Amino acid sequence: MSFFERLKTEASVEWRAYTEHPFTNGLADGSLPEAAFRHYLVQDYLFLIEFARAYALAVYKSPRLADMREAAAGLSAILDVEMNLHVKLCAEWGLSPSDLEQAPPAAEMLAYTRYVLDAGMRGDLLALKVALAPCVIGYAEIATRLASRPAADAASNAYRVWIAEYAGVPYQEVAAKARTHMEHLADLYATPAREAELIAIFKEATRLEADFWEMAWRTGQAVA
Ligand SMILES: Cc1ncc(CO)c(N)n1
Ligand SMILES: Cc1ncsc1CCO
Repeated sequence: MSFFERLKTEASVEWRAYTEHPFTNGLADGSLPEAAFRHYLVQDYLFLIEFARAYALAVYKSPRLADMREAAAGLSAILDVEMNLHVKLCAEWGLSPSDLEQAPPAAEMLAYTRYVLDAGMRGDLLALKVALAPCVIGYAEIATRLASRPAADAASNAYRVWIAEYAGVPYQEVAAKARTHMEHLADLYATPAREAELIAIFKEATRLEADFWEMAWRTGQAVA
């Protein structure tokens, strides 16, 4: 079993709660209230700013030049590609990039990003990559599942652009590379003595991802 498969197996309860959260199914069939999606997307913009910081920390924590290049590519994928989706979708609601940047940060966004940054500051590059894994690899898995649903790309589904972005080849390739790189780091640095620590980091980051969906999902329930 690969390192990532072991992490997922150990965190299977948290992984399911995250990857099969009702919010994701609401994206797949278009039934998610718009207020929930909007709250999610604004907070996700703030999330990505902090995640870019975490990738910058990964540059600093890189033992080798190859690790540094991988982290720099992740940083660029966030700043130069992924955030454009948020800017484009939020523009349809009349929100500018500076409106987004000034949005009040939600506790769940802060909890998750502070946790990842702290895991990276305390730990080595592998610990940081394990904390980042639920995000990048998880979204690739979620979007692939959603894209296989019949309503996912229906013209009537307002969320088809979001699904297509994360299920699309460029994002899937970024996620596949992140996974391969983490496996390589695990071969080098994941001793049996460290396994429990790494599993705990993965579980906590996965739990905080589910909390992020839950935060936005609650917004949708409140107005529905
Ligand atoms: C909360 C969250 N997790 C993962 C991703 C994937 O990039 C994202 N954009 N936002
Ligand atoms: C594009 C992207 N989104 C979240 S993390 C990341 C870079 C993964 O290497």
